[in-house]
Amino acid sequence: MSTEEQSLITTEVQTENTTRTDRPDETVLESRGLDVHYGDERALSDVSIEIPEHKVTAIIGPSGCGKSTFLRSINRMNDQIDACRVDGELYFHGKNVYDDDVDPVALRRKIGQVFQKPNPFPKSVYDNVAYGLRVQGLDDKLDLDDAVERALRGAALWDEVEGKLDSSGLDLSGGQQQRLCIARAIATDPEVILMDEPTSALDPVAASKIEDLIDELVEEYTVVIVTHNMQQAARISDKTAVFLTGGELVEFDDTATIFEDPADDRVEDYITGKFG
Ligand SMILES: Nc1ncnc2c1ncn2[C@@H]1O[C@H](COP(=O)(O)OP(=O)(O)OP(=O)(O)O)[C@@H](O)[C@H]1O
Repeated sequence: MSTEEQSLITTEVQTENTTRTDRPDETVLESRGLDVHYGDERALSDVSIEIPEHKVTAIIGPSGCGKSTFLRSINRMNDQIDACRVDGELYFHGKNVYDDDVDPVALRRKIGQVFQKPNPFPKSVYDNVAYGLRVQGLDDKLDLDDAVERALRGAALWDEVEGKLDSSGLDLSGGQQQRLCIARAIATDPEVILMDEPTSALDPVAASKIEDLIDELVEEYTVVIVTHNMQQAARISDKTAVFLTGGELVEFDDTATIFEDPADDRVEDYITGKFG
């Protein structure tokens, strides 16, 4: 490749990134004074944060600091844990998701989630993606075919599974299964995708594909990702929130600032590996 061609690609990539970074921050999710307890144990302490739309926000911090708890608070997955109590407010487009009139199932269609371990249903590739659409009432075969293809293309999986839509989702590789779960999440047209360590169970090549995919997904969705991998947070996120032990949100800022010039000494100590 000539130097001119290389610089063209570089310019394109930089332009894309600049566009994303320069996009004004429109808040899509906001927590105010969020406290979460499991029984008597406090897992999140007075967390206030504004998460911008169409950006990747990384949640980092040592084990047990409440990262997954925070993620589950956003789409009310914590409702399913009996011992869990949530106080404070969590707004999605200005509506408190803990208001009595919010249907958690409908909320989870708007705020999808992808987990650490790929968890396809024991069904065909097609049925994994079609599942949520059928639940929503879509039953026309052609419409379903279209929507399934769109979701699989959106998850960068279509080319690999086009000829085996009837095979079991469980027969795919780990990385493909995770992209199938992403396809399942985006099929119902969410606005936000929550990802809880989505690459930690994958080999480096499969993990890298998911990272590339996240970079594409954020054009259409907002991504909030919990990761233990600080290089990954630095590589893929626009904003980084650092939680520390006790469930305290210690600092939230542009990712470059968090990694290069954090305001809080504890964040610097954590990033440089002095603890955690
Ligand atoms: N289902 C639960 N029941 C009781 N306590 C829980 C439950 N889930 C989490 N906790 C507790 O809440 C605290 C925060 O846990 P959480 O899983 O949110 O942290 P985390 O930062 O995601 O941890 P890790 O990085 O190890 O996954 C921990 O002390 C944990 O033991």
